[in-house]
Amino acid sequence: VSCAKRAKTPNSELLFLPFRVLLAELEAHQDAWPFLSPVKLKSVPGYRKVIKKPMDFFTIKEKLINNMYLNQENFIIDVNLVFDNCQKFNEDDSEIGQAGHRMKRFFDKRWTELLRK
Ligand SMILES: Cc1ncccc1N[C@@H](C)c1ccc2c(c1)OCCO2
Repeated sequence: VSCAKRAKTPNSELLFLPFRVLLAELEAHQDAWPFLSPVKLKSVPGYRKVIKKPMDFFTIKEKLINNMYLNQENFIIDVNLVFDNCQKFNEDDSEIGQAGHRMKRFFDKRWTELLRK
């Protein structure tokens, strides 16, 4: 007897729609370039040692698509991890450091707008 394939609960799709929209905006941002894909640990000396939990927008999108975020908190934690790692490894006045600060300001603004609605 084949059991009916459990349809993905629509509300979970709906619930996470704002995150997908917000993530798409982050990826489209002109300052997103350092954060679009995982840092290649072999090509950035010291990164593996200094940054305990690497994170990037592509990985977050994968987790979102695979329903690995059970609540809003875990999504926010990963997005903030991208920016915290950036501030930890890069000087504030470096190209990447500046991009990280601008991206964080953009995210914080959009996130509060999303929540306030
Ligand atoms: C976010 C981040 N923090 C610290 C180091 C790197 C990165 N990003 C990688 C993708 C990256 C960004 C820019 C690069 C690069 C790699 O390697 C070659 C030169 O330019």
